[in-house]
Amino acid sequence: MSATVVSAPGKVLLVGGYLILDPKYSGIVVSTSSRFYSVVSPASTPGVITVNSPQFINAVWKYSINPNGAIEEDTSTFNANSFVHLALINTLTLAANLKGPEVTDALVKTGLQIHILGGNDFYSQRITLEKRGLSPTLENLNKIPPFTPLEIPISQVNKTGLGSSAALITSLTAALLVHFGVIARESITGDGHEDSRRLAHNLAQFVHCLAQGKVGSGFDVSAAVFGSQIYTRFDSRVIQPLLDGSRFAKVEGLYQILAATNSGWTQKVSPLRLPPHVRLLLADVAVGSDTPSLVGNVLKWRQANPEVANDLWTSLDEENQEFGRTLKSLSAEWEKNTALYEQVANYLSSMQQVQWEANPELPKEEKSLIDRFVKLRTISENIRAKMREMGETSGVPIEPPQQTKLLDDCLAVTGVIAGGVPGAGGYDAIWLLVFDPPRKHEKIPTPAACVEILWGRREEKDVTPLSTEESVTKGIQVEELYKVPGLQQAISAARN
Ligand SMILES: Nc1ncnc2c1ncn2[C@@H]1O[C@H](COP(=O)(O)OP(=O)(O)OP(=O)(O)O)[C@@H](O)[C@H]1O
Ligand SMILES: C[C@@](O)(CCOP(=O)(O)O)CC(=O)O
Repeated sequence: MSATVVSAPGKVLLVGGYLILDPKYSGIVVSTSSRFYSVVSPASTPGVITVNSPQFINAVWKYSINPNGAIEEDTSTFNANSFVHLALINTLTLAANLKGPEVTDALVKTGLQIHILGGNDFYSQRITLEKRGLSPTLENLNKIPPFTPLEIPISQVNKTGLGSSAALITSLTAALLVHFGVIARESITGDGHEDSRRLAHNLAQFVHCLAQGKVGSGFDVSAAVFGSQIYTRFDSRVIQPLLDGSRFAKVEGLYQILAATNSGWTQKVSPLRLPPHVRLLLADVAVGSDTPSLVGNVLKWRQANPEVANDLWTSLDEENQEFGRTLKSLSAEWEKNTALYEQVANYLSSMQQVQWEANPELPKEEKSLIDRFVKLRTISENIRAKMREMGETSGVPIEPPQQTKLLDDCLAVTGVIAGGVPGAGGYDAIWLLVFDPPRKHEKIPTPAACVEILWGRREEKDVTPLSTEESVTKGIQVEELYKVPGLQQAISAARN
């Protein structure tokens, strides 16, 4: 049997932070071109599963499989990885539930070798660039080989907020489901296999909650499975019975709860793509934030001030929904009249937003398309203002003044459409939507290049771009090992 490779993308929550914790509201999440890859191969180590994350030091974990199917971590290896261990226990239990004893028999007979690799953007590459004497630019990031070793243990890595654990668990659980034939390879991507994807989602969602020790909204796992979307959360009561017992024990009744047909899974996923010629640009800002404490404090504030909070959330939600409708309407305009759309995208990409409406002579169709881009900008600014208001009234730095200044500077750059702080906000990242002009002139820098110039000139030297863009493929994918640039090499290097 050859290797099974399944990848899952990272995420950026553009709008809907905090609100999506409540199923009354929704959020817009974009999945990223940066992916996690899990490579599962049969081994010649009877009864042993070896998991290797070659980007990190001391990142080899060994598990033994008893003939009764129990999976125990070999504690003589380095630091335990509960995310990996819980993914193995629950996926293999589910596989044995559905496929019978052949799953455990195969593991006892031959064992399993698993490699886990995350795209460079999941981890801050600031130090890697410094070591190579390179400045933090998109061009230089592309010079770093894929899956570059970070030369530190995982516990010391600086993450960039793309949702490494959700992408890791989604790719690992789905790779094992495919490897053991619980879901067919073609059902990962093809249409008409919604039940397989839903099972993969429900399993990953549960394992991620178990591993993180908390139940968040789950937008990260949903984006990892289904791709960019408008997300409304699941009701956490569906997995509560699975969370009540001991974390590492084998769970009874796993399939009944995780089955695609279980109507207790109430999440809603409405697929969405960024409009054509609009590029997502992300920056990692040097100061980190502690998301759980931001969330805890905002929720405390909401509980203590229900009226103020609900009024603010209702009006914020209206803006968030309008943001989604405007994105969809722009894609529809491209479908309707691609030539006109591209002409407008070119025109606007060469000027600052304040000039977009300056020409009164433009034909009506052009004007109306420009108005939609202006609307996208206006709504995103309204959202920022309301997120700041929430931050000020709750005393939580959702868009702290340093981020406000950085975003305002970016939004004044030629061809920048919208921006904000992703997810829970804080000090550690910003997102921008910029025109990616259809016709590029060598001598005129693109909006992304202009933004980079601004970041490079900052005295604080605190901003590193991420090379990630929106994922062009939706959610989880079965991959061919040799077709993913650098994957085979990263695995071979780990073996040497
Ligand atoms: N390459 C990897 N190999 C194995 N385990 C990993 C890898 N990357 C991350 N992990 C697991 O994920 C854990 C980090 O999860 P955590 O929930 O703290 O991060 P996160 O919220 O997903 O971070 P971010 O959104 O910034 O990427 C690590 O402690 C480790 O167990
Ligand atoms: C605040 C919250 O809504 C978003 C957190 O997003 P992020 O991890 O900061 O990207 C929490 C959640 O949805 O689980």
